[in-house]
Amino acid sequence: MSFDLRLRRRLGDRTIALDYIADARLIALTGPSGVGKTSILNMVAGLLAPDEGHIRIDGETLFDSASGIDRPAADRHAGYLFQDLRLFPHMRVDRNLRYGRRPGGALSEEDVLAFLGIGHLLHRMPSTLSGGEAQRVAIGRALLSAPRFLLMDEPLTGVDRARRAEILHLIERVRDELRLPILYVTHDLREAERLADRIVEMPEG
Ligand SMILES: Nc1ncnc2c1ncn2[C@@H]1O[C@H](COP(=O)(O)OP(=O)(O)OP(=O)(O)O)[C@@H](O)[C@H]1O
Repeated sequence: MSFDLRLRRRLGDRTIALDYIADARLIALTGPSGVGKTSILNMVAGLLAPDEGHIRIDGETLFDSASGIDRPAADRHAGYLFQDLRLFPHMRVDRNLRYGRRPGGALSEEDVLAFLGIGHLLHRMPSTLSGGEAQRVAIGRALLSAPRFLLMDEPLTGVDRARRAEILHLIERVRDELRLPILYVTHDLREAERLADRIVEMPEG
């Protein structure tokens, strides 16, 4: 699994930049608040246009300013776990999971429910879920979108200490058993050291 990311984008009075090539299952992006970690994920997902650079994951070019390639977000097949989860509050868990579902993924809905242990939550509304349960549902929604790679933005935010180990273990299983390349944002170095093959400290721009 390979990542080749060379990105530059001016945002307000900052320049957000990353230049990194690695063979890795999971790359952790770390750095202080405001350095541009989420913006990098948004660029890889196709939600924010870089000013210049390229994005290649597993040899596939998603963006390349030099050759005019800019695949639309829907065509990049990212499974994006947003920092604020973005579960739809008016939909039960089962409808949240089905939102954005695509055929062709490695996992069936039954597989995902069993893998994440969320089968008993299907009829609950998001407001009734604990932080850890909501996180597992959001991971499930990302997995059901038949992703080619995963973007995870601070997935342990809002998860209490007791459930952190559980979610960390699940992310390790996603990394090892599903073998999807993962770009993972965290400001917690211990979390990065536990999960990542490579850790990238984002420079202040
Ligand atoms: N649309 C925008 N216009 C101007 N500046 C922006 C815009 N979006 C983000 N920024 C700025 O760009 C910088 C990077 O933001 P980003 O959310 O990517 O940082 P981050 O490293 O993920 O931060 P955190 O760890 O706090 O989530 C911040 O200084 C932010 O204020």
